[in-house]
Amino acid sequence: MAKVTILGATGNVGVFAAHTISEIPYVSDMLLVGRPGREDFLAGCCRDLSDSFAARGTDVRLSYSTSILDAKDSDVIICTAGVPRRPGQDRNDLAFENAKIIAETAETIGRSSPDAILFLVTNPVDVMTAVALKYSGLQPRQIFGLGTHLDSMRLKSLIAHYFRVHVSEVHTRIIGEHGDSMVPLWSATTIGGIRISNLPTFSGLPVQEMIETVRTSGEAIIRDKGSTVYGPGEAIATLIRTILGDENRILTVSSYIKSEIHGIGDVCIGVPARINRDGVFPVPLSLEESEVAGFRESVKKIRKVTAGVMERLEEVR
Ligand SMILES: NC(=O)c1ccc[n+]([C@@H]2O[C@H](COP(=O)([O-])OP(=O)(O)OC[C@H]3O[C@@H](n4cnc5c(N)ncnc54)[C@H](O)[C@@H]3O)[C@@H](O)[C@H]2O)c1
Ligand SMILES: O=C(O)C[C@H](O)C(=O)O
Repeated sequence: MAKVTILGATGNVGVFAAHTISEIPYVSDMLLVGRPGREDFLAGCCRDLSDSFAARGTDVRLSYSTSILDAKDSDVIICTAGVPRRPGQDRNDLAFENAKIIAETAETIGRSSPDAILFLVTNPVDVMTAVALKYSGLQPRQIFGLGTHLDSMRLKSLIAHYFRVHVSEVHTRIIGEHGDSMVPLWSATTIGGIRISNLPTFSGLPVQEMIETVRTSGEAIIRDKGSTVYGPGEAIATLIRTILGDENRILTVSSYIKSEIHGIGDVCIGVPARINRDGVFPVPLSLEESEVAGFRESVKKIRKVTAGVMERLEEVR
């Protein structure tokens, strides 16, 4: 049985993630961490969630705190703390403000929870994963970000809808930045186990339109309802279940790669990774030429934003 801690638990994503994670059978303890001054809200969340546990028959010990130090002994620590973007903003506009939060948080976790797996949700998530890796001192396998998993799910849903098949029949991946330079892997997309390009109807697929829909999905949801909650909350739960269940699923998350993809590496970015109780292990793979070119561009962009943020962090810390 496992202890899971959520940092930023008073936020939209954090509180819904608490609900989805509580359904995972391996979770015995859940700690909600918020900022000082938010004790009443945290207590209210615990009471409300406990009612849902009673109604559902869930047996999870729930507690709250305003200190990250109480995350000690956690198997997984999820970080949703930080500012979200407002309509009209790019995720990268949040980079420095959130990097300051993540650097401090990661330093504390590195000292107080050296065996935990740290899971970043805060945006821009690829850059935050790199910041957390540097400032926590944890091993690369212990740190990952939600990356392009949610984007991959969004594309999966569009493909399933287009072909009128159940989503479980569709396997697809988007790699690279959780942002504008993301790269869809059509070469790794199958329906009912059949490579999508082998289906005669593939030629009519509105590929560019679909990718544009995925690219702008977060922005559109934020414009319409203020924040993305249910998609990220369920995606977070899938990852927690994969880790705690030692499932060895291959999911597309932001992870540190050395040179696993066509020799490209030394960056934290969305790649397929095998995930289990020990953490996250990027899978070496070869791609089609256009996909490699797109991935290179995405890596170049993330490296630039990451380097800029690291430099500014050095100045203020
Ligand atoms: N990677 C993804 O796919 C994905 C999906 C959804 C949201 N996000 C990101 O997750 C983050 C949270 O989103 P949200 O909608 O829950 O936002 P929110 O504003 O509802 O919640 C933010 C949380 O962060 C905390 N916080 C803010 N500033 C802090 C600070 N200085 N120190 C400690 N805690 C602080 C708040 O108290 C709150 O608990 C954002 O960065 C958002 O962009 C990422
Ligand atoms: O788009 C955002 O800012 C939130 C998140 O990254 C998302 O894709 O839902």
